[in-house]
Amino acid sequence: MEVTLAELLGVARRRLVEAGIAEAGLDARLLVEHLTATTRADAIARPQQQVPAEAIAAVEDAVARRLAGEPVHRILGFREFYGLRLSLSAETLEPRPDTETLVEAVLPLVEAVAARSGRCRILDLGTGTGAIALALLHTVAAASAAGVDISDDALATAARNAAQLGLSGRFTPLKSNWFSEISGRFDVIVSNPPYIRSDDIGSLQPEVRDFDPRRALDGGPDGLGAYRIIAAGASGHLEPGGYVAVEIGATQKTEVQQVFQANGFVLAEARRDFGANDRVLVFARP
Ligand SMILES: C[S@@+](CC[C@H](N)C(=O)[O-])C[C@H]1O[C@@H](n2cnc3c(N)ncnc32)[C@H](O)[C@@H]1O
Repeated sequence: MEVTLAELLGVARRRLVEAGIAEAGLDARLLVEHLTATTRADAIARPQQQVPAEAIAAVEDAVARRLAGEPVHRILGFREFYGLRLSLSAETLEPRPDTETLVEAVLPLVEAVAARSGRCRILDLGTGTGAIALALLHTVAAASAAGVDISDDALATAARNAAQLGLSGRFTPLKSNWFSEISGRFDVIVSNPPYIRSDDIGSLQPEVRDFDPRRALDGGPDGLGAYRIIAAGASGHLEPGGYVAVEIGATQKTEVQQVFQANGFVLAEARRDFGANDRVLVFARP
Protein backbone atom coordinates (compact mmCIF):
# COMPACT_ATOMS: atom_id res chain seq x y z
CA MET A 1 0.00 0.00 0.00
CA GLU A 2 1.29 3.43 -0.90
CA VAL A 3 1.46 5.89 1.97
CA THR A 4 2.63 9.49 1.78
CA LEU A 5 4.70 11.26 4.41
CA ALA A 6 1.73 13.50 5.27
CA GLU A 7 -0.58 10.50 5.70
CA LEU A 8 1.93 8.67 7.90
CA LEU A 9 2.38 11.73 10.11
CA GLY A 10 -1.38 12.22 10.31
CA VAL A 11 -2.08 8.61 11.32
CA ALA A 12 0.72 8.57 13.92
CA ARG A 13 -0.46 11.86 15.41
CA ARG A 14 -4.11 10.76 15.50
CA ARG A 15 -3.33 7.48 17.25
CA LEU A 16 -1.28 9.26 19.92
CA VAL A 17 -3.92 11.99 20.38
CA GLU A 18 -6.67 9.38 20.75
CA ALA A 19 -4.63 7.67 23.48
CA GLY A 20 -4.36 10.96 25.38
CA ILE A 21 -0.57 11.33 24.95
CA ALA A 22 0.21 14.88 26.09
CA GLU A 23 2.76 15.82 23.41
CA ALA A 24 1.13 13.73 20.69
CA GLY A 25 1.97 16.05 17.78
CA LEU A 26 5.59 16.48 18.76
CA ASP A 27 6.10 12.79 19.52
CA ALA A 28 4.57 11.77 16.18
CA ARG A 29 6.81 14.19 14.33
CA LEU A 30 9.99 13.06 16.15
CA LEU A 31 9.27 9.39 15.49
CA VAL A 32 8.25 9.82 11.84
CA GLU A 33 11.13 12.15 11.00
CA HIS A 34 13.71 9.84 12.55
CA LEU A 35 12.37 6.60 11.11
CA THR A 36 11.74 7.97 7.61
CA ALA A 37 15.01 9.98 7.62
CA THR A 38 13.08 13.14 6.76
CA THR A 39 13.03 16.62 8.24
CA ARG A 40 10.32 19.06 9.19
CA ALA A 41 11.13 20.89 5.96
CA ASP A 42 10.40 17.71 3.95
CA ALA A 43 6.99 17.42 5.61
CA ILE A 44 6.18 20.96 4.51
CA ALA A 45 7.78 21.03 1.06
CA ARG A 46 7.17 17.43 -0.06
CA PRO A 47 4.25 16.03 1.96
CA GLN A 48 3.17 13.76 -0.93
CA GLN A 49 6.47 11.83 -1.06
CA GLN A 50 6.01 8.08 -0.77
CA VAL A 51 7.36 6.34 2.32
CA PRO A 52 9.07 2.94 1.89
CA ALA A 53 7.29 -0.08 3.44
CA GLU A 54 10.08 -0.74 5.98
CA ALA A 55 9.82 2.82 7.31
CA ILE A 56 6.04 2.49 7.64
CA ALA A 57 6.50 -0.72 9.62
CA ALA A 58 9.14 0.93 11.82
CA VAL A 59 6.82 3.86 12.56
CA GLU A 60 3.94 1.49 13.40
CA ASP A 61 6.20 -0.38 15.80
CA ALA A 62 7.42 2.87 17.40
CA VAL A 63 3.87 4.21 17.81
CA ALA A 64 2.84 0.94 19.48
CA ARG A 65 5.75 1.30 21.94
CA ARG A 66 4.74 4.91 22.64
CA LEU A 67 1.13 3.82 23.21
CA ALA A 68 2.45 1.24 25.69
CA GLY A 69 3.97 4.10 27.71
CA GLU A 70 7.60 4.13 26.56
CA PRO A 71 9.00 7.70 26.43
CA VAL A 72 9.64 8.98 22.93
CA HIS A 73 13.38 9.49 23.45
CA ARG A 74 13.84 5.93 24.72
CA ILE A 75 12.24 4.75 21.48
CA LEU A 76 14.46 7.04 19.42
CA GLY A 77 17.52 5.98 21.45
CA PHE A 78 18.83 9.50 21.78
CA ARG A 79 17.98 12.89 23.23
CA GLU A 80 19.22 16.40 22.62
CA PHE A 81 20.94 18.08 25.57
CA TYR A 82 22.48 21.54 25.38
CA GLY A 83 22.37 21.25 21.60
CA LEU A 84 24.21 17.90 21.58
CA ARG A 85 22.70 14.62 20.46
CA LEU A 86 23.33 12.02 23.17
CA SER A 87 22.72 8.29 22.81
CA LEU A 88 20.77 6.62 25.60
CA SER A 89 21.01 3.09 26.94
CA ALA A 90 19.24 0.94 29.51
CA GLU A 91 21.20 2.28 32.51
CA THR A 92 21.37 5.95 31.56
CA LEU A 93 18.95 8.60 32.73
CA GLU A 94 17.42 10.60 29.91
CA PRO A 95 19.16 13.96 30.29
CA ARG A 96 16.53 16.62 31.10
CA PRO A 97 16.28 20.24 30.01
CA ASP A 98 16.32 21.28 33.71
CA THR A 99 19.88 19.95 33.96
CA GLU A 100 20.94 22.54 31.38
CA THR A 101 20.53 25.01 34.26
CA LEU A 102 23.41 23.22 36.00
CA VAL A 103 25.57 23.51 32.88
CA GLU A 104 24.78 27.22 32.64
CA ALA A 105 25.68 27.79 36.29
CA VAL A 106 29.00 25.97 35.97
CA LEU A 107 30.06 27.31 32.58
CA PRO A 108 31.32 30.73 33.80
CA LEU A 109 33.34 29.00 36.54
CA VAL A 110 34.95 26.65 34.03
CA GLU A 111 35.61 29.50 31.59
CA ALA A 112 37.22 31.60 34.34
CA VAL A 113 39.58 28.81 35.41
CA ALA A 114 40.44 28.04 31.78
CA ALA A 115 41.15 31.71 31.07
CA ARG A 116 43.30 32.03 34.18
CA SER A 117 45.33 28.83 34.01
CA GLY A 118 44.89 27.55 30.45
CA ARG A 119 43.03 24.45 31.59
CA CYS A 120 40.17 23.36 33.82
CA ARG A 121 39.74 19.89 35.30
CA ILE A 122 36.13 18.86 35.88
CA LEU A 123 34.83 15.88 37.85
CA ASP A 124 31.27 14.84 36.86
CA LEU A 125 29.92 12.49 39.53
CA GLY A 126 27.16 10.21 38.19
CA THR A 127 27.81 11.07 34.57
CA GLY A 128 25.13 8.87 32.95
CA THR A 129 25.16 9.72 29.24
CA GLY A 130 28.01 12.15 29.96
CA ALA A 131 25.54 14.99 29.42
CA ILE A 132 26.91 17.59 31.84
CA ALA A 133 30.60 16.95 31.26
CA LEU A 134 30.25 16.75 27.48
CA ALA A 135 28.21 19.96 27.30
CA LEU A 136 30.96 21.75 29.25
CA LEU A 137 33.78 20.24 27.18
CA HIS A 138 31.98 21.08 23.95
CA THR A 139 31.81 24.73 25.01
CA VAL A 140 35.23 25.17 26.67
CA ALA A 141 38.06 23.79 24.55
CA ALA A 142 40.66 24.05 27.34
CA ALA A 143 38.61 21.92 29.76
CA SER A 144 38.93 18.21 30.45
CA ALA A 145 36.63 15.97 32.47
CA ALA A 146 36.49 12.69 34.34
CA GLY A 147 32.99 11.22 34.13
CA VAL A 148 32.30 8.88 37.07
CA ASP A 149 29.56 6.32 37.24
CA ILE A 150 28.92 3.04 39.02
CA SER A 151 27.21 1.60 35.94
CA ASP A 152 29.35 -0.04 33.23
CA ASP A 153 26.52 0.45 30.76
CA ALA A 154 26.33 4.18 31.49
CA LEU A 155 30.11 4.55 31.21
CA ALA A 156 30.13 2.75 27.84
CA THR A 157 27.36 5.08 26.62
CA ALA A 158 29.15 8.19 27.92
CA ALA A 159 32.35 7.06 26.16
CA ARG A 160 30.40 6.50 22.92
CA ASN A 161 28.81 9.92 23.19
CA ALA A 162 32.21 11.52 23.79
CA ALA A 163 33.56 9.77 20.68
CA GLN A 164 30.57 10.81 18.55
CA LEU A 165 31.12 14.41 19.61
CA GLY A 166 34.89 14.31 19.02
CA LEU A 167 35.54 14.83 22.74
CA SER A 168 37.19 11.51 23.66
CA GLY A 169 40.59 13.14 24.02
CA ARG A 170 39.35 15.27 26.91
CA PHE A 171 36.81 12.92 28.53
CA THR A 172 37.81 10.02 30.78
CA PRO A 173 35.07 7.60 31.86
CA LEU A 174 35.82 6.17 35.32
CA LYS A 175 34.05 3.41 37.20
CA SER A 176 33.81 4.44 40.83
CA ASN A 177 31.40 4.44 43.75
CA TRP A 178 31.32 8.24 43.99
CA PHE A 179 34.88 9.17 45.13
CA SER A 180 36.08 5.64 45.98
CA GLU A 181 38.39 5.27 42.95
CA ILE A 182 39.13 8.95 42.39
CA SER A 183 42.55 10.40 42.99
CA GLY A 184 43.81 13.88 42.33
CA ARG A 185 42.14 17.26 42.54
CA PHE A 186 39.73 19.09 40.27
CA ASP A 187 38.83 22.72 39.66
CA VAL A 188 35.11 22.04 39.50
CA ILE A 189 33.07 19.11 40.81
CA VAL A 190 29.63 18.82 39.28
CA SER A 191 26.87 16.32 39.92
CA ASN A 192 23.26 15.56 39.19
CA PRO A 193 22.98 12.70 41.68
CA PRO A 194 19.97 10.47 42.38
CA TYR A 195 17.79 12.59 44.69
CA ILE A 196 14.29 11.08 44.85
CA ARG A 197 13.29 9.66 48.24
CA SER A 198 13.04 5.87 47.97
CA ASP A 199 9.42 5.89 49.13
CA ASP A 200 8.45 8.44 46.45
CA ILE A 201 9.72 6.41 43.51
CA GLY A 202 6.52 4.39 43.24
CA SER A 203 4.45 7.54 42.73
CA LEU A 204 6.60 9.06 39.98
CA GLN A 205 5.11 9.40 36.49
CA PRO A 206 5.17 5.92 34.88
CA GLU A 207 7.39 7.21 32.07
CA VAL A 208 10.08 8.05 34.64
CA ARG A 209 9.45 5.24 37.12
CA ASP A 210 9.32 2.47 34.54
CA PHE A 211 11.97 3.62 32.07
CA ASP A 212 14.66 5.66 33.86
CA PRO A 213 17.03 3.37 35.78
CA ARG A 214 16.26 3.19 39.50
CA ARG A 215 19.93 3.70 40.36
CA ALA A 216 19.75 7.10 38.64
CA LEU A 217 16.71 8.15 40.70
CA ASP A 218 16.91 6.66 44.17
CA GLY A 219 18.50 9.03 46.70
CA GLY A 220 17.84 6.80 49.70
CA PRO A 221 15.31 7.17 52.52
CA ASP A 222 15.45 10.99 52.63
CA GLY A 223 16.76 11.61 49.11
CA LEU A 224 19.98 13.13 50.45
CA GLY A 225 22.30 10.11 50.53
CA ALA A 226 24.44 11.09 47.54
CA TYR A 227 24.72 14.73 48.68
CA ARG A 228 26.16 13.60 52.04
CA ILE A 229 28.83 11.53 50.29
CA ILE A 230 29.65 14.28 47.79
CA ALA A 231 29.81 17.00 50.45
CA ALA A 232 32.02 14.85 52.68
CA GLY A 233 34.43 13.87 49.91
CA ALA A 234 34.61 17.04 47.84
CA SER A 235 37.20 18.95 49.86
CA GLY A 236 39.78 16.22 49.41
CA HIS A 237 39.33 16.38 45.63
CA LEU A 238 39.04 20.12 45.03
CA GLU A 239 41.79 22.55 44.08
CA PRO A 240 41.98 25.61 46.35
CA GLY A 241 39.26 28.04 45.28
CA GLY A 242 37.33 25.26 43.55
CA TYR A 243 33.56 24.84 43.37
CA VAL A 244 31.04 22.04 43.80
CA ALA A 245 27.78 22.43 41.86
CA VAL A 246 24.84 20.08 42.26
CA GLU A 247 21.38 19.66 40.83
CA ILE A 248 18.68 19.33 43.51
CA GLY A 249 15.04 18.36 43.76
CA ALA A 250 12.65 21.32 43.85
CA THR A 251 12.08 21.05 47.64
CA GLN A 252 15.64 20.22 48.72
CA LYS A 253 17.38 23.61 48.75
CA THR A 254 17.54 24.08 52.53
CA GLU A 255 18.43 20.48 53.33
CA VAL A 256 21.18 20.22 50.71
CA GLN A 257 22.57 23.59 51.78
CA GLN A 258 22.75 22.30 55.38
CA VAL A 259 24.56 19.14 54.26
CA PHE A 260 27.25 21.16 52.48
CA GLN A 261 27.51 23.77 55.25
CA ALA A 262 28.13 20.96 57.74
CA ASN A 263 31.13 20.05 55.60
CA GLY A 264 32.60 23.57 55.56
CA PHE A 265 31.10 24.86 52.29
CA VAL A 266 29.23 28.12 51.73
CA LEU A 267 26.54 28.70 49.15
CA ALA A 268 27.99 30.72 46.26
CA GLU A 269 24.91 30.68 44.01
CA ALA A 270 21.43 29.19 43.75
CA ARG A 271 19.54 28.93 40.44
CA ARG A 272 16.02 28.05 39.43
CA ASP A 273 15.10 25.99 36.39
CA PHE A 274 12.86 26.92 33.44
CA GLY A 275 9.80 26.12 35.57
CA ALA A 276 11.02 28.49 38.36
CA ASN A 277 11.81 25.57 40.72
CA ASP A 278 14.97 25.58 42.84
CA ARG A 279 17.29 23.38 40.81
CA VAL A 280 21.00 24.17 41.20
CA LEU A 281 23.26 25.01 44.15
CA VAL A 282 26.90 26.05 43.77
CA PHE A 283 29.19 25.79 46.80
CA ALA A 284 32.62 27.17 47.55
CA ARG A 285 35.04 26.57 50.42
CA PRO A 286 36.23 29.75 52.11
C1 LIG B 1 20.31 11.45 38.06
S1 LIG B 1 21.45 10.48 37.12
C2 LIG B 1 22.35 11.77 36.28
C3 LIG B 1 22.92 11.37 34.94
C4 LIG B 1 23.53 12.55 34.15
N1 LIG B 1 24.59 13.18 34.90
C5 LIG B 1 22.46 13.57 33.80
O1 LIG B 1 22.42 14.62 34.45
O2 LIG B 1 21.67 13.32 32.88
C6 LIG B 1 22.55 9.91 38.40
C7 LIG B 1 23.71 9.04 37.93
O3 LIG B 1 24.46 8.62 39.10
C8 LIG B 1 24.89 7.30 38.92
N2 LIG B 1 25.17 6.71 40.23
C9 LIG B 1 24.27 6.19 41.12
N3 LIG B 1 24.90 5.74 42.20
C10 LIG B 1 26.23 5.98 42.02
C11 LIG B 1 27.39 5.73 42.81
N4 LIG B 1 27.30 5.12 44.00
N5 LIG B 1 28.59 6.11 42.31
C12 LIG B 1 28.69 6.71 41.09
N6 LIG B 1 27.61 6.97 40.30
C13 LIG B 1 26.40 6.61 40.76
C14 LIG B 1 23.75 6.64 38.17
O4 LIG B 1 24.18 5.46 37.52
C15 LIG B 1 23.32 7.76 37.21
O5 LIG B 1 24.02 7.67 35.99
